Amino acid sequence: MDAAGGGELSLAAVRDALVRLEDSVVFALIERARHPRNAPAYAPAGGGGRSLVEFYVREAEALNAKAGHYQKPEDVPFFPQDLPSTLFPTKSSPQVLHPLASLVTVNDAIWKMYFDELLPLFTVDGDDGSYAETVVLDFACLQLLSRRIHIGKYVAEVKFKDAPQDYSPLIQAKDSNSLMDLLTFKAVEEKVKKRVEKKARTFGQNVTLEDNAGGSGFKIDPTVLSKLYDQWVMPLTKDVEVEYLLRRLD
Ligand SMILES: C=C(O[C@@H]1C=C(C(=O)O)C=C[C@H]1O)C(=O)O
Repeated sequence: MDAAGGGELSLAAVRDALVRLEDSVVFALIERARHPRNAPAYAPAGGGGRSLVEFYVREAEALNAKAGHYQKPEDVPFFPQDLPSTLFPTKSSPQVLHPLASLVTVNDAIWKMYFDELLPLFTVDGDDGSYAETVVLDFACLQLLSRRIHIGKYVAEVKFKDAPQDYSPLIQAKDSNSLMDLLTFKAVEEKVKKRVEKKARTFGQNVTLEDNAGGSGFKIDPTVLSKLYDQWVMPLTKDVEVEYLLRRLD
């Protein structure tokens, strides 16, 4: 992660990385929203009864792995089974997290959330036949959401380092609920929700040269962004934080 790459890992630096990723998430969803739902891309079809989207993500992840992806703790594949090794030399980043960080993944929950809950909220019913384009855009959305959520590992590490005396007894007691309470910052969450909604409103405007051409609607409903973060992205980030912390003293 950028915030962990060079200098000191700090909560401010990790939060900064999360804020910058919001821009990418908003733009990726805007791109996907240009197409309707395109249900045939998600129905079991070709080889092995897999859907086009599953076929595409598996193949894309295999290619990514050969190029050297999935070495970093926040870079987590959706289909980790049988991924090929990298074909090129990679430079290992400094290990700032506990080695068991690589075991923490909530990608199954992200996959389910994306297809069952989120897609119907921001795409219109319909079928424009652009299935290949659609699954490429889905993969971009999924990767960004996964990266954002798994950066929770770094958030947890910083919080632990800042207050080991508070976290250690809860970790030893395996008290997930109290860990969740301790790492939750409601005021920060409120700001995140407001900011992503504002970003969707800003980035999703139809920009014209006429001065009075407002009100032509947004490319994505801004409230979908605050709902996405409120109901899924932040809770899953916190699940990652708890899962990481539970292994932190092993
Ligand atoms: C990521 C953090 O941990 C929690 C999760 C948040 C999020 O996912 O944006 C925000 C605040 C915290 O409740 C943080 O403290 O920054």
